[in-house]
Amino acid sequence: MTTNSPVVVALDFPDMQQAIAMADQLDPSLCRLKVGKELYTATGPVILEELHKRNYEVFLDLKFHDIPNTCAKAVGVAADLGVWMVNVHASGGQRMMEAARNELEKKSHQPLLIGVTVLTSMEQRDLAGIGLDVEPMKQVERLAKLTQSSGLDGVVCSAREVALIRDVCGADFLTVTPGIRPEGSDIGDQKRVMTPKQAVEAGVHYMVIGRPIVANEAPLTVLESIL
Ligand SMILES: O=c1ccn([C@@H]2O[C@H](COP(=O)(O)O)[C@@H](O)[C@H]2O)c(=O)[nH]1
Repeated sequence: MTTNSPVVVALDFPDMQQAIAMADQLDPSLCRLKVGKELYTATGPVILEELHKRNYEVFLDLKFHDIPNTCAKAVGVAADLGVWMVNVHASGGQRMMEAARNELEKKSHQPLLIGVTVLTSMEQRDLAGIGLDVEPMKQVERLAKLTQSSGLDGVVCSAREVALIRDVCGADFLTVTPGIRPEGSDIGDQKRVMTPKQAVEAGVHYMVIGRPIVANEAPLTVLESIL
C-alpha cells in the first residue's frame, strides 16, 4: 500500500515480537515504518517480509558507510528485499554514493536512495570532537550538495535545515527528518529538534518519529494527533 502520510514511524525494538505488535497497532494508510540497526540486527530480513505482508512501505535505515564496492552491493541487496527507501552516510563521499546509485540502476525495484548528512543527535561541539570546525547547518549544506551531485534522491537532516536545503537543492530534493518532538515530549538524545508543525511549515517531505509514538501506550492516537 502507498500512503501520502509524511510520517515514518521508527520501529526501534530489540525483537520481532515487539516490532510486529507495534506494527499491528498502527495503520499502513497512516504511516510508513522504519527498520533500523537494532531491529534488523535482531531479526535479519524476515522483519521486512512480515511488514510488507502487512502492507507497510519500509525505510531500511542501516546508514551504509564503507568502501564504494561494499556499500553499493549492500544497497543492491536492500533493493532486492523490496524496501521503499534505503540510506548511506553522505560522509562516505561522492565515489561511494555514485557507486550505490549505479548499483540501483541495475535493479528492477529501485528504492529511494538517501544520504545522511549530520546526525540529529549532534551539535557543534560533537562536530568539533571529530575534527570538524564547522556549524551543523554549514556541514549539512555541504553534504546535501554533495549528495545531490552524486545523484541521490535526498538527505536525512534536521527539520531545522530544510529551508536552507530547499533553497540550495530545490524543493524536489527529498528531506527526511528525524529529531521530531511534539510539544512537551522528551527530547532524549536528540539535539537538533523541531515539532511536527514546525517541520511541516519548514517544508519537510518525511518526518521520522520513534519514541514519541512507540513508547506511548496509545501509539495510534499519538500518530493521529500528529497527522
Ligand atoms: O540523524 C539521524 C538519523 C537517524 N535517526 C533515527 O531516527 C529515529 C529517531 O527516533 P526517535 O525515537 O524519534 O528519536 C531513530 O531510529 C534513529 O536511529 C536519527 O534520530 N537521527
